[in-house]
Amino acid sequence: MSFNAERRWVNHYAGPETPVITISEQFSKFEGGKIELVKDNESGLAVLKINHPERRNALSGSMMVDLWNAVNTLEDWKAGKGIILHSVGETFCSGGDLNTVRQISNPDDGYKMATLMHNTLTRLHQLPLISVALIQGKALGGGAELATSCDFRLFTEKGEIGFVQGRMGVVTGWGGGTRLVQLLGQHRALELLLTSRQISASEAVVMGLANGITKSVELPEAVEEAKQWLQAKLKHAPEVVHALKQIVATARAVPYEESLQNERQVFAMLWGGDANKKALEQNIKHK
Ligand SMILES: CC[C@H](C(=O)O)C(=O)SCCNC(=O)CCNC(=O)[C@H](O)C(C)(C)COP(=O)(O)OP(=O)(O)OC[C@H]1O[C@@H](n2cnc3c(N)ncnc32)[C@H](O)[C@@H]1OP(=O)(O)O
Repeated sequence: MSFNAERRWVNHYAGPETPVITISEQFSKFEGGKIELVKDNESGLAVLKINHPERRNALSGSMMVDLWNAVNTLEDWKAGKGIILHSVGETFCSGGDLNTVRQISNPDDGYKMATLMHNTLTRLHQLPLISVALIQGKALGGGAELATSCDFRLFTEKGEIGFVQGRMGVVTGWGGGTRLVQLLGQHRALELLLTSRQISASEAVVMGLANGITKSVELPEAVEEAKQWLQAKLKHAPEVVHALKQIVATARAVPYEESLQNERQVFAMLWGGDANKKALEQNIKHK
């Protein structure tokens, strides 16, 4: 008898699949707030700003589409090396905009939102750019899931994160459950999901959900700190940064042998390349 736990007792949606482009057209009508993308070709850093303070930076439908469009743009940004995701005010992101949520409160539309956000956040997570989420306040529900779609998370002392979906009578809807298990392992992930408890910046560091705490509590200074923290990790040639992220993103998504095959193919294309030849000519001593 095949062990079929994942399908026992839990209902699974079996309705239609809708193209993401169609979903984006439908969700654009749920207006409110915006997500702004600014790219700096000189520094190679992009800033993604969540701007909906009157709703504690909750993501409306149109903001989900803003984010989808921003990722589409970033996928073509060859000069890019890093991304800083931050918001405005004292809350990082309070999740899905409940005004949008209440208008799509049915399985078909819920599956469409999940499809749009899974597509968007998976591609954000897999970009060949190094991404950092700056959590200056509460990251709740979808906001917590958004934070897991970046490579790193920096908190200010006031940063908190809470997977409150269970208290809302649902599970993670933006792919955060899968990424949380990859980040923390099944036990810590399950504990945070089951309790919906909000953890502080210091506990997030201990758990491995935060990669550091900024000295600054004020947002503008904390953003600058996050940029410097990220820039310090982007010293290699752009093609090397892109390749290193690609092999790590692949390794967390595919089986071992497939990941090794990818790594061999990426390695071979850099071996004897411009950056490699330049390093060999410099006779570098790694003291
Ligand atoms: C997959 C997505 C996932 C799901 O669908 O399950 C979700 O993310 S659902 C949303 C989960 N998030 C929440 O339930 C957060 C609810 N909000 C709060 O807990 C608080 O507002 C908080 C802690 C974020 C901020 O508290 P604070 O005291 O600073 O502010 P207020 O509560 O007075 O709120 C100010 C203003 O913002 C509106 N607001 C806050 N959160 C949302 C939201 N998620 N969607 C829409 N609007 C939100 C709140 O209603 C107030 O507006 P007002 O017109 O004054 O009532």
